[in-house]
Amino acid sequence: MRFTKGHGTGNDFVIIEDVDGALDLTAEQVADLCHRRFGIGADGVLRVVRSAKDPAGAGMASEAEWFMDYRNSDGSIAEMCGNGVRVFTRYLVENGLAPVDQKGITVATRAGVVVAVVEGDEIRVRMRSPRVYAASTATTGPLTFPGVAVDCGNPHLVCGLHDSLPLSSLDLHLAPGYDKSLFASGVNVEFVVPAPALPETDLHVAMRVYERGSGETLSCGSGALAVGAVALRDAGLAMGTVAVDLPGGRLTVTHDDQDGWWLAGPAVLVATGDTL
Ligand SMILES: N[C@@H](CCC[C@H](N)C(=O)O)C(=O)O
Repeated sequence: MRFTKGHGTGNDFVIIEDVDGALDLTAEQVADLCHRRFGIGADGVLRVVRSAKDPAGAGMASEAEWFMDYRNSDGSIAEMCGNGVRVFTRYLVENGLAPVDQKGITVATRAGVVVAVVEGDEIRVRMRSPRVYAASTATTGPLTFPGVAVDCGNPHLVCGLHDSLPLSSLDLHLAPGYDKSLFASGVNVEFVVPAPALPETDLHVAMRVYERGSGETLSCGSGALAVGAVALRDAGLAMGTVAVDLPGGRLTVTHDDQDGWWLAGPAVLVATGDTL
């Protein structure tokens, strides 16, 4: 099987082109591809398929030619992957499957159609609007963190750190505990601290994330969107830009005056090859 490897701020993906939807990619195959010792290694798989050729994408085929079939590294399916959309778009453009278009390239996802704009090394995506909807908590070992649930198409729980606890002190080898009655399908958990002000953005935060189905990753685009939405809300800002620092680099989240929610950052392809 031909593959490409890419990443967005260290959130890495194996990309499989399957334009006509001929491939029956099983959860086991995905987990094998993503294994960091016995496979290629990645946080997830992006299958590139024509929307019309996939049952989950067919309803969006009139709006978006391409469907991003995203899978977590454990083989589970997720509705949205913000970094995935950015890397998926880079793949489309680099492989001549979509022209660079000032108005943006539409991409169908299980959470609906998003629009990606290529700007040199950066790709920014107009995401589905995040919905901040309930208070909850996460636990790591003996520690409990108050948080807030955010729906970005996929589920998130954004938690602030208390008592000046450094992000680096968190043990995210194991999945944080969460309220299974609120998050029946699991949740991605973000831990956030304030960061020093920057001249170019309204707010600046740093975060780590434990992703449903993938474990701790170096970056999570939809997680950054959730964190940005909570940061703007907590600061009482209806609009603005939030710089979100992750272990793998910086993403920015902007809520603009058209009520658009934008996620921006670098997206690169690093290798191609064939599985044996
Ligand atoms: N890393 C992604 C999110 C991937 C899906 C997530 N693990 C889930 O199960 O919802 C991103 O960049 O958004």
